[in-house]
Amino acid sequence: MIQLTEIHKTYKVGNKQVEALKGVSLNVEKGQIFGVIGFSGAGKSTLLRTINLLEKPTSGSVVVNGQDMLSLKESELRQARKKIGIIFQHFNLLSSYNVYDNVAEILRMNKVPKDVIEKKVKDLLRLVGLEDKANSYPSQLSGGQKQRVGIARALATDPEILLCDEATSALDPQTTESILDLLLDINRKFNLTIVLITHEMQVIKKICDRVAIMENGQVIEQGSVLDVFSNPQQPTTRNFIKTIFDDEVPAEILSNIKPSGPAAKILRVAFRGDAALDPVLGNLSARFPVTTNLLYGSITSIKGTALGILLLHISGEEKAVQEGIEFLRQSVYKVDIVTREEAAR
Ligand SMILES: Nc1ncnc2c1ncn2[C@@H]1O[C@H](COP(=O)(O)OP(=O)(O)OP(=O)(O)O)[C@@H](O)[C@H]1O
Repeated sequence: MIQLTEIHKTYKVGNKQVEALKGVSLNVEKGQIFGVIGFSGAGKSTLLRTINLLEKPTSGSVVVNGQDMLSLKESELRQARKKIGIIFQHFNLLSSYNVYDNVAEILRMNKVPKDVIEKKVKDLLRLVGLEDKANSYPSQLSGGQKQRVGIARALATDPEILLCDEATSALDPQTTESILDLLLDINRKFNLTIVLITHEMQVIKKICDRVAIMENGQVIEQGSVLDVFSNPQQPTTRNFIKTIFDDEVPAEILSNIKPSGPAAKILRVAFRGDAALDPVLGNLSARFPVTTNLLYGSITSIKGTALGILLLHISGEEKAVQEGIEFLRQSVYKVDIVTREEAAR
């Protein structure tokens, strides 16, 4: 649906050059919710805006729905942009227009007949839960309600893609949840492809299928949210995950592990909620002469799928430990052998 390949973007500021994007490549499938996370200045906004060419890349290719966006004429680009809605952190509503007109405006500009506009706006306001606010002005709305208007307006042209530029960053946690529920709802109802940028891992965890982590103008890691959460590779990714899912083992617990032979290992075991873990651990000790010790356990929900992380100390004869680890690998989502330092990081 969206293919960004080797995108570079350099801004000129006076006689200085700022390299905002340094060769970013991404692939977003139809119907996916794709999240891009990174600290301030990582290049997220610039990247998001290259999708509808609000930012023109310095080099690289942008293909949306099979169309090479950079080769389009101005009028073709206008048409292509109708299929790409966008919502913003600060909502960007027209303050002198009421809710109805904020949504209707784009349809009027596109010369849609009045009766069609009326039905469409009514349907959209119902969809976002604002039927009773059609005559209110933005200043009379809460942040969450303003973003609902933003979403209704973005959906007015029946886009296939919705870009979300820090859409929940100005909202409190509870309102954020309700806006994310709405995004999930429209993604499912319309098979709408959503690309969102955020600095909150909570947002990624709740609604995204895939995630790219950006740092310093580059994507440093990407994959399915479940994979990235269960086995983060980069320190920055781990730091983001830690904000909602801390798998650090207190040093005193680690120092209490008795030296128990050269074969002893610390395992990081990731399991999905649908895999029953109790029988696995029971079978492990029943079938192999190993001793296991649970150091840490945590469970979180990733878009409705439970993901558990355990740190397990396993000891015994070398052969038994190896076979036990193999058995675990076949039974759970992922098993990694970690050092004490890694377990405590
Ligand atoms: N129009 C511009 N002119 C010059 N430099 C820019 C421009 N837009 C962005 N930059 C620079 O490009 C880099 C990436 O900025 P960008 O806004 O894409 O990051 P971001 O990850 O979205 O950050 P934030 O979360 O703070 O919005 C930054 O160093 C920024 O200062």
